[in-house]
Amino acid sequence: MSAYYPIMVRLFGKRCVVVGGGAVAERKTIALLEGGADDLIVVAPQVTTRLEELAAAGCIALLRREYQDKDSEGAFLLIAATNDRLLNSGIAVYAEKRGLLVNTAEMGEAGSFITPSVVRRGELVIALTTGGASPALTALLRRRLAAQYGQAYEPFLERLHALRKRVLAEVADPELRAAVLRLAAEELPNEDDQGKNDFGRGMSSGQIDFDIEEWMTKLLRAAERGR
Ligand SMILES: C[C@@]1(CC(=O)O)c2cc3[nH]c(cc4nc(cc5[nH]c(cc(n2)[C@H]1CCC(=O)O)[C@@](C)(CC(=O)O)[C@@H]5CCC(=O)O)C(CC(=O)O)=C4CCC(=O)O)c(CCC(=O)O)c3CC(=O)O
Ligand SMILES: NC(=O)C1=CN([C@@H]2O[C@H](COP(=O)(O)OP(=O)(O)OC[C@H]3O[C@@H](n4cnc5c(N)ncnc54)[C@H](O)[C@@H]3O)[C@@H](O)[C@H]2O)C=CC1
Repeated sequence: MSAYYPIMVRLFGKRCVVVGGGAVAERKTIALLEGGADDLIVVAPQVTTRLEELAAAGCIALLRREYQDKDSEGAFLLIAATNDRLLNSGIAVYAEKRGLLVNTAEMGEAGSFITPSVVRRGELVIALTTGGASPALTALLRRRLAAQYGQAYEPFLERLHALRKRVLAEVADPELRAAVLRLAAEELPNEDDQGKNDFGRGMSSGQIDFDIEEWMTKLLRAAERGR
């Protein structure tokens, strides 16, 4: 069994290469785009319709041919997702030698990272893995988490972020600051709020500032009482 260390990687401005164009390569390409990849090359003789559409829309560069080692020159991250086992493991060896981050869609241990299942709600990102023990369970838990942490978390996070900026700028006492931010986080959206509670929708920026100001005042009072 391997141990894994989870990190959140910034991909903006970094070359990423996906080798393969089937269902698995498509899923990983979309996950890379959702993760901010803006310099993404997909190399495969055959690709899915969705990958063709992404190329037509300018989201990815498509090389419709067999992979060559030169395709990964200058890459930061590489994903080997072909149905050719030997090629996938060859790419992993090549990439590891050059210090590139590499994932193989089979034999996860052959690469330097594996891909988790992800639930995104704006700035909230929940990523999970079973380390290759049961990808089916990973996908099942992702569906459960998506239902549990609904759309309302996106505006909730925006509101928390706006509040935190103000609190960091205006509350000097570190203990009080932490207490206020902990209380704010406890105001979790409830199930009935799913889809509602849209932060700032229809509000002017002045109104949003006022809303955050009022919230901060209320939280400061509650935090002071709790001391
Ligand atoms: C090791 C890893 C390497 C990697 O790809 O990084 C890997 C490897 C393999 N997966 C296989 C099969 C399946 N994979 C899925 C689904 C996902 N697999 C993903 C990741 C990973 N898969 C990494 C481990 C992550 C972990 O364990 O948590 C997810 C999370 C993300 C993603 O794909 O990016 C995505 C869910 C996305 C979502 O829906 O949220 C399903 C379920 C389904 O399709 O519904 C099945 C069928 C059921 C089953 O087998 O359990 C096979 C056998 C292939 C064969 O039979 O030939 C191998 C090869 C092997 O095990 O050697
Ligand atoms: N990690 C995961 O979640 C899963 C992994 N797998 C593994 O991933 C592999 C790929 O699965 P699918 O996408 O369903 O396969 P697929 O058969 O639909 O697609 C294979 C792709 O590889 C491309 N390819 C083949 N030789 C190539 C070469 N020399 N250079 C560039 N591209 C080449 C083909 O053109 C095709 O686009 C499977 O063999 C399986 O072992 C399968 C299911 C889930």
